Amino acid sequence: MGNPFLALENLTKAFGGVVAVNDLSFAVDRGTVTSVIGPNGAGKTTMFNLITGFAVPTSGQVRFGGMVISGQRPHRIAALGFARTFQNVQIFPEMTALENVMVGRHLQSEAGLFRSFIVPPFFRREERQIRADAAKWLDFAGMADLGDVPAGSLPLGSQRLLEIARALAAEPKLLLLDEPASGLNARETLVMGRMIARIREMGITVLLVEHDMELVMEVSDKVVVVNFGSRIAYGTPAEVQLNPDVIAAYLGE
Ligand SMILES: Nc1ncnc2c1ncn2[C@@H]1O[C@H](COP(=O)(O)OP(=O)(O)OP(=O)(O)O)[C@@H](O)[C@H]1O
Repeated sequence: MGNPFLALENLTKAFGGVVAVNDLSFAVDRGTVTSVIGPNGAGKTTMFNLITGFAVPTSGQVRFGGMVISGQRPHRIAALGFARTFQNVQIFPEMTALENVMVGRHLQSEAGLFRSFIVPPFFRREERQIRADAAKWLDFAGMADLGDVPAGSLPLGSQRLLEIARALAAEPKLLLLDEPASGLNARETLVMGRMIARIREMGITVLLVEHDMELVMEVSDKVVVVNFGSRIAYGTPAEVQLNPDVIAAYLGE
């Protein structure tokens, strides 16, 4: 069998009396898209924070390739090849689209983010390489002609694609997307779905939290349904849609 790519094992997080994540277990296979759905307040953001080191579990653990990673600092977990986007887009609005992606590239380059501010001559070659790589990811996001545009002036749909391009520039093994279609119109959501499918085709594993059911059912290999922090269903999109507990708790009236 071997170790699963990513595994949540009896993961629990309580804030005082509120159990945001309750004994949650599931595994994510390499190269797949796994989506987590559930009503508002179901504990999805807390789960992301537990996986990425922004929160420490009350009990249980997260394993990556068999190694327990929960409780480690966010930068240590990021260094394992985890990249994430946020519910509220976090880009640098004054910087151009290309520069935003270059930041993601710098995060895993030799020069590093701090040294990128000084840029001595011997780093300039690397700088050119970083710019070329960033342009490639911008192109992947379908934004090749928007490189010089200040990121803050782009429509929300493009800002979200840009944030994903920046995450991809760090060449992650696991990409965590927190509600990437939130606030997008139907056309932008379609573009987002295609982008996620192409990321999967590249072999990058995706963990997606998303409310847009159509998008989830289209792009996911597996769907985990949570309610009040607990897993109530797990399976293929078709299996989950037919699950009576899911219909009652989430999809029903
Ligand atoms: N830092 C915190 N302190 C206290 N309670 C918290 C904290 N973070 C989350 N909670 C509570 O934990 C529960 C789960 O919250 P969480 O944000 O993880 O849910 P969610 O599924 O991401 O919801 P949404 O889709 O609305 O973002 C909620 O009841 C929330 O109020």
